[in-house]
Amino acid sequence: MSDANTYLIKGADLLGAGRQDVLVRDGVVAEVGTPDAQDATVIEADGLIALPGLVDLHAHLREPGREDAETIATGSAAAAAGGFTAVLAMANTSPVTDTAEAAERVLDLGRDYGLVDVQPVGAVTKGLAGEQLAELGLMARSRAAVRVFSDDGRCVHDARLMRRALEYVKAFGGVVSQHAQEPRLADQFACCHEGELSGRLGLPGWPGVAEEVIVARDVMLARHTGSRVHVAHVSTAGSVEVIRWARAQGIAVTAEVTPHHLMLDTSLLTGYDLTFKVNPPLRPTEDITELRKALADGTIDAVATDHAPHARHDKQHAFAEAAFGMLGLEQALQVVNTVMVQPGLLTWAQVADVMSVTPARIAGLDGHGRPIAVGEPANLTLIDPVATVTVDGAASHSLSRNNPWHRLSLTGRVHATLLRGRPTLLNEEIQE
Ligand SMILES: NC(=O)N[C@@H](CC(=O)O)C(=O)O
Ligand SMILES: [Zn+2]
Ligand SMILES: [Zn+2]
Repeated sequence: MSDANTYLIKGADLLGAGRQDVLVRDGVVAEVGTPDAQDATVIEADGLIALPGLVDLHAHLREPGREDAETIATGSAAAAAGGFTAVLAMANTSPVTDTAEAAERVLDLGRDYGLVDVQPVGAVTKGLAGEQLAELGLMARSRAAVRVFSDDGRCVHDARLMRRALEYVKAFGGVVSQHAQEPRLADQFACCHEGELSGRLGLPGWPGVAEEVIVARDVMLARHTGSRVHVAHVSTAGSVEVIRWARAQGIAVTAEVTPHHLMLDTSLLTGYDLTFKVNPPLRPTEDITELRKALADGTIDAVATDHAPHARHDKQHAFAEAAFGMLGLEQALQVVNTVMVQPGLLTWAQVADVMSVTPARIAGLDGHGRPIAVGEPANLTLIDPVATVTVDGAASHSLSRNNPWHRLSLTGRVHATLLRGRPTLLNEEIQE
């Protein structure tokens, strides 16, 4: 008889510790080595790498308000399929997550589905309107214990408001995640990296400097307030330069890069395919090269998906009017493997850092991003690092189909995900 709460993961590569068997019982890692467990359900992990469960600092799950694009249930399934055990759900829902009650509702919906820990991000300003601070303290003290605040989708462009938000969150160890886009330099219609291509395609340009001036301002505000700022979806070499300088000064800045900004370049807009319309826009290859280097040398701390599902009818517009954003949860680890690990830019231990350990630390998430060691919560991901996969966007768990990797060939396959000892994905199947 096998006990439903006991799993024996056989022969996984535990990175530093080499190939080991891992016994998981009652939600925690009970033994590592050669445990003997007759009652366990065996998970064969020969040739697979075990990583701590992935943590996504930046996803749009669309519930409440846009359940036609994604729900917390479908987004959770996409997350588990991608190897994630925790996801931060952005606040730009309808209504906006700008109160304690709204944050608790998101948390509870995540718990109801139970496939991934859904941790709400709180809005910085009421209704994302950029005018008055939201209930930051109440959200922090709520059951949801919100620590990450963001108006993502919009930039907190008022410097005085940004300063006050940083001062406020400092009191409880919070962080402001900034969507860096100076609206006077890149307005709501800006949608293509400003350059020769935007001119040729006749699309409104989104120059890198619109991101960089906000990053520069915000690191100075972080220095002035002694508070923490996090830069969402860094997309340019210039932003990397600023962050590198700021870190060298000891300023408390962290940064994330998305899988798409690590792999896809601005030339994909040539066919006006709306799947590739995203904020900030896809950049030239020179920027991509610098982003990869910055992730490898630690200047960029984390990979975050910015999973941004959109219903078909929101993408079917003239280019300048269509919605910004693309999917990311299901392919993130494969993309990082393909563009960072396989070319030798990152080791798997570093992948564990940038996709689990560090994001959990930035978000203040207990129980995630922990080593696979006895007594730790059994949050882990098993990946086949060498399998070659042709992505089929139609097979996605997401409700939306704006998958930029559709038909592309990527290396690696997520085999299983365990959340507190329970498989949420096994043999590539979601375990409801
Ligand atoms: N990234 C995007 O292009 N879109 C995001 C908002 C955002 O991350 O800025 C969305 O909510 O759709
Ligand atoms: Zn954003
Ligand atoms: Zn976003």
